Amino acid sequence: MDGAWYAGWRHVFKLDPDREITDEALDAICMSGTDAIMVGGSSGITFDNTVELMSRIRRYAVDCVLEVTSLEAAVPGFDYYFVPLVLNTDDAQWLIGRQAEAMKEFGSLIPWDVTAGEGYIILNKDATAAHVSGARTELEQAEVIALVQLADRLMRMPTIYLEYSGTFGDMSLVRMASETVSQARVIYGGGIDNAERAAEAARAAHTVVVGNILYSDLQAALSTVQAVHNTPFE
Ligand SMILES: CC(C)=CCC/C(C)=C/CC/C(C)=C/CC/C(C)=C/CC/C(C)=C/CC/C(C)=C/CC/C(C)=C/COP(=O)(O)OP(=O)(O)O
Ligand SMILES: O=P(O)(O)OC[C@@H](O)CO
Ligand SMILES: [Mg+2]
Repeated sequence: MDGAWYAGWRHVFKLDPDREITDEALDAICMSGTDAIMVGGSSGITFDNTVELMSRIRRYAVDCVLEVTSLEAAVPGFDYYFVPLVLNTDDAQWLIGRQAEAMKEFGSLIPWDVTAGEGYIILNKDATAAHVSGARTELEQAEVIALVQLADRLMRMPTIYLEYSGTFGDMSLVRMASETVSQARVIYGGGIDNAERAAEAARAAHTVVVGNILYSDLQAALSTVQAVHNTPFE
């Protein structure tokens, strides 16, 4: 979506409130030139650990978005909010049920001008998010593209997140998804642990998310920022 707050984001770092990060590492991440920091995780997310991480990131000018995955951890004070809806689960609570409960609770408080949905398609069977949401990860390419079309054309989802958390995904499929959409932004995340993979993902997706490697090889993680920014989306 042209002009939307997330429309210019090419590179995003994802930080997990449930994991430790030193001040030095956080400084390097926030000053890296990334387009935004996303705060989120699949488990162990609480109001307290989310507020704590937010206030540490808040010392920097970088854009900061909360990916809201639980009612308890919907923390005010972020620049932006993403709300995930899992498209490839048969368990409707992860598609719409929990979000509806949260709407009942927060409806009047939700800052809609800075809130957007994410149509999640989880494709790594070992990802925590796949276990949590009961995602059907063993999909044919055609089934994934059908979901992408449904989300983009019928549901008019602003973003579609191809989630391979923990493993590097099928870039031909990601590219196909990006070519298929008419208005949604395709976000790719999973297994990016060096500049080469980051560049490959940047050629295939509109937005590239880098997460786990921040906690095991910070220098490799930082190298992905330039790699993405120097690579045009094809
Ligand atoms: C003023 C105020 C209160 C502000 C907040 C306003 C606001 C925007 C409220 C939100 C309202 C709302 C509708 C909330 C919905 C809440 C909710 C329960 C949503 C469901 C989320 C969901 C579908 C979760 C399933 C799991 C999932 C898709 C997680 C996504 C994140 C993810 C994959 C993180 C990576 O996890 P990680 O732990 O790193 O995983 P690995 O182990 O694989 O690495
Ligand atoms: O942690 P990694 O594997 O980099 O994946 C990033 C992000 O898509 C996780 O939600
Ligand atoms: Mg993770």
